[in-house]
Amino acid sequence: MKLLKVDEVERVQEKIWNIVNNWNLNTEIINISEASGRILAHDIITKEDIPGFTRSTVDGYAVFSKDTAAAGDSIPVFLKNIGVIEMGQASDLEIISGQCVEISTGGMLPKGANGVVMVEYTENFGEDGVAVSSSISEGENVVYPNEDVSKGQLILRKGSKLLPQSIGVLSALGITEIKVYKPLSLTIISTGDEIVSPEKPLELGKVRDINSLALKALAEKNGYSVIDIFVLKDDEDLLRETVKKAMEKSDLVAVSGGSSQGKKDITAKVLDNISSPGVFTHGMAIKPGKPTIVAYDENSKTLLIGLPGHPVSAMLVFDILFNKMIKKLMEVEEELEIPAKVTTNLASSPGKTTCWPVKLLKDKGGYLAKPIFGKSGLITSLLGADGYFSVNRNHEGLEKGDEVWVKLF
Ligand SMILES: Nc1nc2c(c(=O)[nH]1)N[C@H]1C(S)=C(S)[C@@H](COP(=O)(O)OP(=O)(O)OC[C@H]3O[C@@H](n4cnc5c(N)ncnc54)[C@H](O)[C@@H]3O)O[C@H]1N2
Ligand code: MOO
Repeated sequence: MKLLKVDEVERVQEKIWNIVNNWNLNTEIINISEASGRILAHDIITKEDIPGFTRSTVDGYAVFSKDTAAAGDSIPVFLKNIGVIEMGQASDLEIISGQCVEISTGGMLPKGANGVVMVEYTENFGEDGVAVSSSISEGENVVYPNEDVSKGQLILRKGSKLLPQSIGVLSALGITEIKVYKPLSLTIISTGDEIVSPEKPLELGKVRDINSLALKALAEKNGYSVIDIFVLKDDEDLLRETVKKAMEKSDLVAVSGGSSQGKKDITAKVLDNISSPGVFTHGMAIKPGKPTIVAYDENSKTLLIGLPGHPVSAMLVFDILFNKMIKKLMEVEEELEIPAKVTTNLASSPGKTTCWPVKLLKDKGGYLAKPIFGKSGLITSLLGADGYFSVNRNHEGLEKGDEVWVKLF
């Protein structure tokens, strides 16, 4: 019997990188109102200072701060109010020592003023008098021009994922059109005589297709666009024709199931037949996920992937190989991983990277990582998991309380 000759995970990642690192990613110009979650394809350098003028951060009176030095609850300082700053307008008002101007939050400070006393610490007195009962220091309750953003500053780096706050900053800068990467196109094909689409009736012996939509959701979160999904019987000709067609319009074609050694496990053969140079990995030193297949077709520039049928394995393998790859390609920073202490001793599989799906539990000031011991074929293993951590193939195993870094799904 033929045994799979396994590649180490890093070796598979390297082989994939050697292929894709000279792919030219397509970009498009879009409006920031549609940019949430997209990846920037250029640096954003500011062309102006923000806020651009000295601005009050409170409602109150703009003053010359030294005038308030002696102010207190029992003995206030008296200032003369010489006017009001209208919101959104540059004012000609200028104060000298002994004077103040009424101002709202966000208003532009008048000349001569260098701080704002909050209205709570003032009282109107006579026709234009203001009694100030608290002292302020220079610059108190104001934001200076360019204190927020200065002209020429690198504000967002190429490869940044556009978060709600990035969209806010771009709005503040008046940058409404930006260049982002177009997603890579992915076709997902789930195979198996027992697999039926989730919307179809389920007969005994069959299972509903989990992988197509779970992989779609995972891939689309990471920069792919899933352009087609197929659910196929274990039929070599059908698989060959479907993959061939998909290769014409996809950057990646992922086939789930049929990747192992059973009689009906035809994925490796099909992928190898229709691509050139063909399959370069069949078997990866990882648990779960060993029956992973990767092939390349130079003509259509398509990566062909055979994922293990078990849903947890399919998701882990896709994440470790292809989400990592696209992030590197788009120069996206690695996502934060959460440090957590394992709740139990864990044995590793010598020579294999071992991945543990875990549930994160809050603990005093940190997190506990509770491994999900369900077999990789159980769907509840998916539901219970917040993410996973991996243990290097040379590691002997973990003891309860050891720290691990959990990558969230
Ligand atoms: N003799 C050996 N048998 C197996 C080995 C091995 O090395 N030697 N590896 C095991 C491991 S590990 C895995 S993982 C599976 C992978 O096998 P395949 O990729 O060929 O997947 P299938 O046999 O088609 O399916 C496995 C399992 O997952 C279910 N499945 C498949 N696709 C879906 C889907 N889209 N949605 C939901 N569930 C799916 C399928 O019904 C099977 O139960 O092989 C082991 N065997
Ligand atoms: O590799 Mo299988 O994917 O261990 O469950």
